[in-house]
This record gives sequence, C-alpha cells and structure tokens, in this order.
Amino acid sequence: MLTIKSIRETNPVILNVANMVTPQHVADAINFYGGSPIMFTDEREAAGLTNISSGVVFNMGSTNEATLRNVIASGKVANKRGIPVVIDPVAIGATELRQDNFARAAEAVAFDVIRGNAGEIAYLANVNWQANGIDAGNGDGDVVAIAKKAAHRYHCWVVLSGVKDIVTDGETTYCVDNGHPYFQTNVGSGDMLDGILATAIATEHGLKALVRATATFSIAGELAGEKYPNQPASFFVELYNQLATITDEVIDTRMKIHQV
Ligand SMILES: Nc1ncnc2c1ncn2[C@@H]1O[C@H](COP(=O)(O)OP(=O)(O)O)[C@@H](O)[C@H]1O
Ligand SMILES: Cc1ncsc1CCOP(=O)(O)O
Ligand SMILES: [Mg+2]
Repeated sequence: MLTIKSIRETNPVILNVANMVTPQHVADAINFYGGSPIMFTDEREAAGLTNISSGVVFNMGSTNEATLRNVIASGKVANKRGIPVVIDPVAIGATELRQDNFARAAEAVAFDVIRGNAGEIAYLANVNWQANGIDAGNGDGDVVAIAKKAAHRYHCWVVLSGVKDIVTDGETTYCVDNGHPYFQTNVGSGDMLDGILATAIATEHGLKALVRATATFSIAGELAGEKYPNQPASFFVELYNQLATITDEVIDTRMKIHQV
C-alpha cells in the first residue's frame, strides 16, 4: 500500500512542464506531499532532467510551440525509461489549438494518467459537454462512463476530478467521495492534484496508489475547510499545512471510496 512514509522516503523527483499561472502551487503541493518538484522551460535540458526524474507532469494550460516541444522531448525519454507520465488537458474544449497540441502530444507520447475535470475528460471521450474555460461547466453525461471511455481511447488511467473523483483504468473504477467546495473556488487545485498523482505513482505504480493519492488530496482539503469554513483563500494556505502533516491513520479513517 502507498504510505506517506514511503512517499517521503522515496522523495521522488517530479519534473513539470507547468502552465504560466500555477507553477508555485504545483511545486508546493508536490513538496509538501513528499516529492521533489522541478520545472523547466528550455528544451535543451528536457532529456537530462527527465533522466533524473521518477515522474513527469505535462500541464497543457498555456502551451506554445516551445512548451509543446518540451512535452514531446521529455515524454519520449520518460516512455523509453518507464517513467510515469501525467498529462492535464486544461480547457481542451476551448480552442482548436489546445486540441491539436494535445493530439500532437498523444501521437508522440504514451500517457500513464490523464487528469482533468468533467469538461476536459468529456472532450477526450467525445461526449457532448458545455465546459466553461478551465472549469468543468455543465453536462448531463455519466462521468463514470466518460472516464472509462477516455481510458480506453488513450490506453491509460484516467482521473476525472470534481465533487466526486473517478479513477479508472477503463475496467476497474473507483469513486472517491471526499473533498471540499473551496477546491473549486481556487485556481490551481487540479494542477496540484496532477503533481500529487505523479508523486504517488512514482513511489508505487498502480491504480490503488492513484486512488489513495486522490483521496489524500481531497481529505487535506476537508481538514483545511473545517479549519477555515468561511475563508477560501486561507483554505488554500491551510491545504499546504494539511498536506505536509497528514497521516495514514487520518487517511484511513476519512477515506470514502467505493468501486463502481
Ligand atoms: N465541488 C467540489 N467538492 C469537493 N471537491 C471538489 C469540488 N470541486 C473540485 N474538487 C476537488 O478539487 C480538486 C481539483 O479538481 P477540479 O476542480 O475538478 O480540477 P480543475 O481545477 O482542473 O478543474 C480535486 O481533488 C477534486 O476532488
Ligand atoms: C487560469 C489558467 N489559465 C491557463 S492554465 C490556468 C490554471 C488552471 O488551473 P486549474 O485547472 O488547476 O484550476
Ligand atoms: Mg484544471
């Protein structure tokens, strides 16, 4: 089982192609959870940094030609070396450029995990959904079916986040029922979860590790929300405190997961 102790002992280096908005949030989340974050922007060090990493995260939130080249260069090395790849198709429904960029990345790189909200994963599953920029937006599709369809299409694990998080390999599917509405209020929650997931599977590769990491992040948010019930910004700072101090006992006690 993935434990907090094993994550902290492993202290895996997690390489990030970040977006321009939330790199500090992502680095802090990885760091407080027990990983060792590093970001880069120059393609000349893509291979060298991937080689020293145990997990990579590609955030497609503000990609341009240069960052897309970084994704592809790092992803190819990661695939060759068996280093897990997490990708976040931020706001993919919004523009054709985002869709083309993701397709180019998917053609060159095999992903271990796609993590997105319902609007993003629905786009990848070819299911009609009214996404709202970076936010999930509205749709009446079944999120379990959508996550499974995307997992089949891209042959990888899918984590569809939201009020309930769906974690699936396309066959075995878990629903994580922990969380707090202030996650949605803060920009960067999803990006932080990407880093948490990469840190988890860099420590222990498997669907169960992904489920436990997803629950851990949500439980940290529950604890932060209990401390600051009416202060969404303080919630976000407290989320770091909770990630840094959470224990396996607390996770075991509070975790609400079921197979669907
Ligand atoms: N309304 C909500 N209630 C509880 N947890 C939520 C809610 N919305 C999002 N979360 C949590 O926030 C984190 C980020 O998910 P999400 O907001 O879907 O990503 P993104 O920021 O990419 O849209 C996940 O851990 C998810 O469980
Ligand atoms: C606002 C914004 N614009 C491009 S990426 C980004 C951050 C998205 O963060 P998250 O999806 O984690 O809320
Ligand atoms: Mg997002």
